[in-house]
Amino acid sequence: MSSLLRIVRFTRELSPLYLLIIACSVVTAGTGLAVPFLIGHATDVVSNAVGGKITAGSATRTVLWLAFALLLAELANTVLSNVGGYFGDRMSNRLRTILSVRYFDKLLALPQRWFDTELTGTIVSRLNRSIAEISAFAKTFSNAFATMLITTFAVLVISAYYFWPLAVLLLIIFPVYVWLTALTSKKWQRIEGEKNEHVDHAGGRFAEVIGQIRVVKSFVREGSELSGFRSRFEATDDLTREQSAHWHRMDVLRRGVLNLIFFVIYAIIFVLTARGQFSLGQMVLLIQLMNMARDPVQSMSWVIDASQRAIAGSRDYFRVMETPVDPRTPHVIESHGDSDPLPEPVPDAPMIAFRDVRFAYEKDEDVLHGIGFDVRAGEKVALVGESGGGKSTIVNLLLGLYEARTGSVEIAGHPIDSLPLAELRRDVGVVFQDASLFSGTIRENIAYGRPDATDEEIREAARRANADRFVERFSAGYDTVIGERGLRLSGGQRQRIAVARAMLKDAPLLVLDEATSALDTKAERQVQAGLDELMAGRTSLIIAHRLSTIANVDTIVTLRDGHVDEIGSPEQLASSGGIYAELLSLQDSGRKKDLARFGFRV
Ligand SMILES: Nc1ncnc2c1ncn2[C@@H]1O[C@H](COP(=O)(O)OP(=O)(O)OP(=O)(O)O)[C@@H](O)[C@H]1O
Repeated sequence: MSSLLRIVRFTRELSPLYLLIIACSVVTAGTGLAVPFLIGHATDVVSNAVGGKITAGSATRTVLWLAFALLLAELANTVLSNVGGYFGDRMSNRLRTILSVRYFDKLLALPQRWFDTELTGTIVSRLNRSIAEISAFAKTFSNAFATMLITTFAVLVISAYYFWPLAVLLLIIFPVYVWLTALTSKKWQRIEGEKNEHVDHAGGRFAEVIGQIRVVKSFVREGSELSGFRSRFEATDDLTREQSAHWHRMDVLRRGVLNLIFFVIYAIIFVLTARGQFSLGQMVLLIQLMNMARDPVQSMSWVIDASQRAIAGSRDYFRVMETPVDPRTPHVIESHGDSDPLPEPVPDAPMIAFRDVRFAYEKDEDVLHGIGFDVRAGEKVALVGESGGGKSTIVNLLLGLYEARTGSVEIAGHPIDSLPLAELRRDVGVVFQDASLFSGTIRENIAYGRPDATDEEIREAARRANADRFVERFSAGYDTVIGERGLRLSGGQRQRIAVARAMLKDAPLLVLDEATSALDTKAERQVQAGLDELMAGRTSLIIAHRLSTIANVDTIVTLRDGHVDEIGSPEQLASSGGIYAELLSLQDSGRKKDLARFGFRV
């Protein structure tokens, strides 16, 4: 239950709605309770008339007034329960929105490392499932059960007034129910957890398969993907069967106990009426009140079922919400205040400095073994090394996506872990290896880093990235929708849009992670001209895949097995006998295969 109370505390802004729902429930319960009193009173009036204590005429008048009051009570009950239902629906929708937005906000702030181990589809599936279960329970509870609970409480008080043992018997039902539920709750929760795991995994794989449908089709893996998906759901079927059998067994037990207690209650009422302790009207009143209490008690089993799901959902929800985030990351809702500006550069400090940096993605498996190099302001530095040698990892550290295990990464003389990350990233223009575009239009993609850019600025960025001609050939031009991850564009076109995006951002620090890797020689030359223009006067770190690109840089840093092998100008390294010289000789001898080892194209 504490998980559910936590949801209420977590969504304090909904307090007015929560209070409105409770108020509606109290009034609805009140109008509902008026009904047995009116019928009980009418029964007494009729019985007095039959017994000759009052005249038929006066009984008729009273009974008609009572019938009219009954109509009003029923009407008020109908209206108020619907008003409560409306607020209940609104609350559940608002709850869904608030929980979803906070979840997304949290995800955006989670460290990159967290995403390395989670599948996108699993995250989405978990979000949908847990929030749907929480809001479904909130709706169920507010729409009917709150009224029923209040009614039951009122019935308890009224029964205690008429004959206290009735109230005691009613009271016994609750601990018995709670005890019987607690007996099975652990097992239920375990099965629910296992089911959720299967559903989330299936969701994760589902999203991956659909996202890479071309690969699936070309390797003819539809059958095995489908059977993997099916087996996850069949496993949940088995678990559901087990859970359902268990639940129904327990329900028979719960209802058996319930029926037994109500049997005793009814018997007491009938016997006491027969002995003259209650009038006929009081008997009718008490029987109706007991029936009113019986409804919520009986429906407790499905409320318990829904609440168990909501509890499991809120546990999953808070497990993500409790994941620690780096306080320097931009966290929009639970903002850590306005981001501090970047501090003034330390005089004479290099723009970028890696100082004996060791780094591991997995514990104890170092990928970088003491990397050290400087990039001075305005300098163009290329990283060269074998595939898997750690070039992209260096970029990841530079963007503050991961933290060095030992050593430090410094920007303008300041350790990166002391800098406001959002401000730092605003100052870096990046073109990633895989272009990384979004669904939407070309215009939106180019303006992603500067949504306020004018049409003219967007076109200018596209022109400089050599993207303008192909964009203008599309009938919708810059409004062309490019599909998920830009899949409706060719690899080279995607790359040019990504270059245009970095151009428009116009950041002082530029990172090109194989920015032109998908282009043919001609297009590459054209984009390279734009990149050269962009790099002019800017500090640039380039992971290049063509020797022609590297030839224009100021400094080359070669990497071998996570170590810096050599640092120098292209001229110095050409004759040093290291990796760069090796690359040059491979190119001269036309050994494309060996060049590919370095991710190079001739
Ligand atoms: N998110 C990650 N989790 C675990 N290991 C990773 C992760 N990313 C990269 N690695 C590992 O780190 C090493 C360096 O990878 P990195 O991507 O930095 O190499 P690279 O030099 O950029 O390679 P390439 O030229 O092929 O892109 C590789 O062994 C890779 O398997």
